[in-house]
Amino acid sequence: MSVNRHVHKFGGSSLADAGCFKRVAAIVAKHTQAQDLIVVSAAGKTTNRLINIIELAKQADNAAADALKGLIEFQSKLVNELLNEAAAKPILAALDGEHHQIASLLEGELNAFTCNEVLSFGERWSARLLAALLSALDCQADWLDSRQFFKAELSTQPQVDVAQSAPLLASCLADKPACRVVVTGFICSDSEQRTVTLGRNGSDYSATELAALADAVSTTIWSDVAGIYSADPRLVKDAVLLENLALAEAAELSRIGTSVLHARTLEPLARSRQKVNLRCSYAPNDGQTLIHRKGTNSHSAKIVTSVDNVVLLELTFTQDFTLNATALLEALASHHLAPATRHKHSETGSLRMAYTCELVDEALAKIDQLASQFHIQKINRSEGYSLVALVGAGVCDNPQQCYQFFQHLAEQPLEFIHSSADKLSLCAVVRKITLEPLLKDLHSHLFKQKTKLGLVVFGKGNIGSQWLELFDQQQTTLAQQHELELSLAGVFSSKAGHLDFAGLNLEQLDNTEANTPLIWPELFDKLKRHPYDELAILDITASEALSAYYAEFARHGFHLITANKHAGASEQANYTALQQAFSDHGAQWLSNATVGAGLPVQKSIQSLRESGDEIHAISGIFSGTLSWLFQQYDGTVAFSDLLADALNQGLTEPDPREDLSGKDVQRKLLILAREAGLELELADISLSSLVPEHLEALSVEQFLDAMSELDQSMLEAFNDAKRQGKVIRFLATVNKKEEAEVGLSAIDALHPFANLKPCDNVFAIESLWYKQNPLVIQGPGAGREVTAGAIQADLVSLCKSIK
Ligand SMILES: NC(=O)C1=CN([C@@H]2O[C@H](COP(=O)(O)OP(=O)(O)OC[C@H]3O[C@@H](n4cnc5c(N)ncnc54)[C@H](O)[C@@H]3O)[C@@H](O)[C@H]2O)C=CC1
Ligand SMILES: N[C@@H](CC=O)C(=O)O
Repeated sequence: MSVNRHVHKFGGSSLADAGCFKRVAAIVAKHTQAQDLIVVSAAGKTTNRLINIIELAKQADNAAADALKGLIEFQSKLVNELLNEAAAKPILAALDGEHHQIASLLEGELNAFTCNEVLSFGERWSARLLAALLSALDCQADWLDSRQFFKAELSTQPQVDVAQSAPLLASCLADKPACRVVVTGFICSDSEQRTVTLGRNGSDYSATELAALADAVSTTIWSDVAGIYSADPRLVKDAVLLENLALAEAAELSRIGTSVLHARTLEPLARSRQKVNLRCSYAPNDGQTLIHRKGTNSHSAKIVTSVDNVVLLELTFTQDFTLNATALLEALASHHLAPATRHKHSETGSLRMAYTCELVDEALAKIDQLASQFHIQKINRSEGYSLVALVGAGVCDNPQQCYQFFQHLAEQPLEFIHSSADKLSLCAVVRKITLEPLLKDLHSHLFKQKTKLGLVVFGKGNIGSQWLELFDQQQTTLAQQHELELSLAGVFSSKAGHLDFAGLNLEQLDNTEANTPLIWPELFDKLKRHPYDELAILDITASEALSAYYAEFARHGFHLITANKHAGASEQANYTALQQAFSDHGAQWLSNATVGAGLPVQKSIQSLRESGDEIHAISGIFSGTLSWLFQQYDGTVAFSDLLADALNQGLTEPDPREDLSGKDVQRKLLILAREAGLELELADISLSSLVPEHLEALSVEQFLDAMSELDQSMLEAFNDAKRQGKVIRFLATVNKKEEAEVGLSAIDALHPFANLKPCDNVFAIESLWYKQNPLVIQGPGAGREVTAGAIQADLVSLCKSIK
């Protein structure tokens, strides 16, 4: 009966100390089952320490004994930290015996086989200890020395003899039917039972080779990274983990010489059914890369990669350049010594080949051997190059990516660019440079992920509903124009709302029940778990209570777009602290709609001051409602009838007394004064209200019923002014001496402020530069459309700045 085994491989960095061993044991317990095979490397730096011990022994240096003692102590400490006394005892006794065994090997003749035998202890210690630890954790495991079945002859890169090794492995595993088996990586034996190591990059190779021999379904290579990224994440912070990569693409990446995956590791895949997973043992839940064998119809690069310390070999030939160069490249490939990339220059008859410094000496030795066969005249070796490559099926057919690559490389000290015959890569060799900026730039041009912006709206009243409609019409265009993913994530009324990070639309808002109560601070817990790169809150309420949460919004890095004037007109200390909080957390506080609706008043003041101007005074009519009322009021229609009209048109505040009392204008004046650089409080702005005291005490509904009580006083004010040839207007003014007032005034009928269109606001800004003749901004200052437009303008400016 065939067994669906899986192979898991843990490298030295995953087994660096007792904590790492425990983590690996937990992964094995969770992710494997009986009969799975666990391949291990030597713990931490054990192999390097053994190599050092061998070198010292070769030089007859007495330090070898101390170094060996230190290593045995390290291994004993691991055993003591991981196992209880009873389980540790036989292993410690074995370690003691092995200490003597290694010492006597070091005293004898140190040839390749004895050195390999010394090295083999690293993997054997790991396998034995991990098996004991797993068994102690009730995860029955045994260990297996791979020299019992992996057969290979000594060479620089030994290849496992599949025909000999497969039956040996089968019989070894037949002895261990019901447990996980921890197998040593990297080591094998030759026909005379001498120890051979699998050589450079042999560790991962031993895992995929074992999977091929055992007909395993998959090999998972656990290391200190989660898999293959779109670029080296240490250099490019925006690099993303690739969940899938076709085998051909992975093989190309490793062939080029990038360290993330070695070419040998993938060789056994060609003759087995296994898939390969790459995962991180330190963070198993951080994702993985699956290398699959399915074809890919992709037409773009997936990875931008680089190799440092590249060596160029330049060859000339005595005859038949094209023929001999091609044949030589084929011969090198058959010995696993193909260059990372190369360039045939027919005119000069030279072949330039780029090698990693790891491979170059071996390749050079082989080329020397083949020199006469392929009529090689001269070999020139030069160091100090780097390789930059795009890898992905069909990349060479992608005109945009090719163009970007050539453009970026043209600015570098470029030697040559070569596209691979199978169109899997585009490689450039440059004289050695600092690669990081180039890689970042290439990555961001080729793979830039769209920034995800989520919006949560508070207030679905008069202005909020209008803005939702506007957003619905513009959402797609806005997202496209600014290359963003833009989602409406939440819409709240005063008690509850809809919150869905997958995105909402108008239909859902209209046809489904609110799913989230508006309860603070609970709602923060939900909002702060948002999945977007950026979140913006849109406050389209008149709620002072909501404005009290602005500091929290800032603290969480949420941007704020607000039509609500309360925070802008709050106490100076609070206002300053809020500005600081938004700036400290890299978030924006945009409040274009709070004064003059869509008129660019704040922006103009900001721009003047940023350019060096100094604001001396601001005056005008700042209320759309009061402008509308007084521009039309001529005593023939009751004032309260006009007010009801303004209310219906959505010009007034939710409570129209905010307009009539001048408080709304007072807030606007304060917001502008602060924009102009003045430090004022609301109480510093003198205010004469149009609302008699007894009407202030009523509820909004009661006031709406009692509005006609305003009619007489308004008529009197109108007639008084008329008698003097004047008109009544509600004015606001502030100057740099911090004198500020808002209230009803009788002004000359020919005054510019007297002759506006109903609902127009006017802002006259006097400054150093606009001294004689003020800068005047005039236009509709209230209403659904212009105010929704003002909020949208803030959203556009946010989109521009974060994309
Ligand atoms: N009407 C206009 O032309 C302009 C209005 N504004 C400002 O726009 C804001 C909204 O005005 P309108 O839409 O006319 O008011 P509205 O009263 O029609 O709408 C506000 C909505 O907010 C909801 N709400 C109250 N507290 C809430 C909370 N804590 N969380 C969520 N929702 C809450 C209310 O239930 C209401 O539906 C006000 O601050 C106003 O000053 C600004 C410029 C011009
Ligand atoms: N009620 C306000 C609306 C804008 O802020 C006004 O009339 O100006």
